Amino acid sequence: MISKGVVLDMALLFGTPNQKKEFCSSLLYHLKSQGWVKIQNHGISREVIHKLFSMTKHFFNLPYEEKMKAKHPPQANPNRGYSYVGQENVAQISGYGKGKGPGKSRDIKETFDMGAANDSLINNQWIPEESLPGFREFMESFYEQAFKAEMHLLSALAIALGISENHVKSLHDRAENEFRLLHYPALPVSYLADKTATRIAEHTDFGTITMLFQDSTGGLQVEDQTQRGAFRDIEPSAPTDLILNIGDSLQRLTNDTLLAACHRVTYPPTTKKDGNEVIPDRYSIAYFVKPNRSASLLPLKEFVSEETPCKYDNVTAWEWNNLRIAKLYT
Ligand SMILES: O=C(O)CCC(=O)C(=O)O
Ligand SMILES: [Fe+2]
Repeated sequence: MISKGVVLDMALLFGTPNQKKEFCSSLLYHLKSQGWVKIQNHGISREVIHKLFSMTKHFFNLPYEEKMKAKHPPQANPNRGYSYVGQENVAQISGYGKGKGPGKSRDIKETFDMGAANDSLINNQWIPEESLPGFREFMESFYEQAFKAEMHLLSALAIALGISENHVKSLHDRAENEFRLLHYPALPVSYLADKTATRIAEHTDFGTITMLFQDSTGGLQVEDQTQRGAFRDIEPSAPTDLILNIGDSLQRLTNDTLLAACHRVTYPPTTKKDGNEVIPDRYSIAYFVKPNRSASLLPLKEFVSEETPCKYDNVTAWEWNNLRIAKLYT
């Protein structure tokens, strides 16, 4: 039996004033102590999340040639469409922020990236409708539903941090987010043994928060914020549980009051590393919440004082995003 760990109930955010307070302070407590937290009753229904996983599986099960009809360009930007196994290697940015150089491992994963349907700068890449009927419509609708959940979570965060809800929401009101489907193919454990390959190398996400859904396979780990170098498992629980983790942009906006969660995906925790076991397929979905491209990532005034001087330069969210993704596809 897998322990579920703490799962916060977002229904409390819409309950009595005391319940709302309880939700916001638990959110802050977990984010401060571990950089991530699980949340249920976030407003995206069980049916929709089950369909999200089933559509994701159908997509990756399509023949390679079909998926390549929506291919991601060879370079990192624009970050849209299908990336085959080996195209993106997150180890290129693994040491970033720790003053270390890139890692060397290859990621054994394939991905499909999307943005908002009405994004003013970048178009999505779609496979033909007949390749997977309903795929585009479902994903566009999921994007909208995730944006609603995002807005509630940002309100809760603002309340918890004692800063203006309206300001935080206005920094994100253009929904210039990214949304990624991930498939880690089944493989013999020996493939990962010499560390030249992994599922996804350690990294921090670039945006404000990431809303992640994972299947029951396991292998997602996050670095302990008080013991750097030690990675702890984020155990699978209900696939409907939303895993919220902090990205670089929130670390910058809060002047290090909240720290980005460094995470990776490796063997499921029960795998015997020296055997002939085959690690099962793993599917996950990540919705990367990002500030509007033109928003400044200078720390907000509430987090800057004589005791806590401003730690970061004035870059826009778009400049930061592009600086961070630049090396991923090299
Ligand atoms: O597959 C996962 O659970 C994590 C994926 C991830 O970290 C990412 O795409 O940034
Ligand atoms: Fe990530």
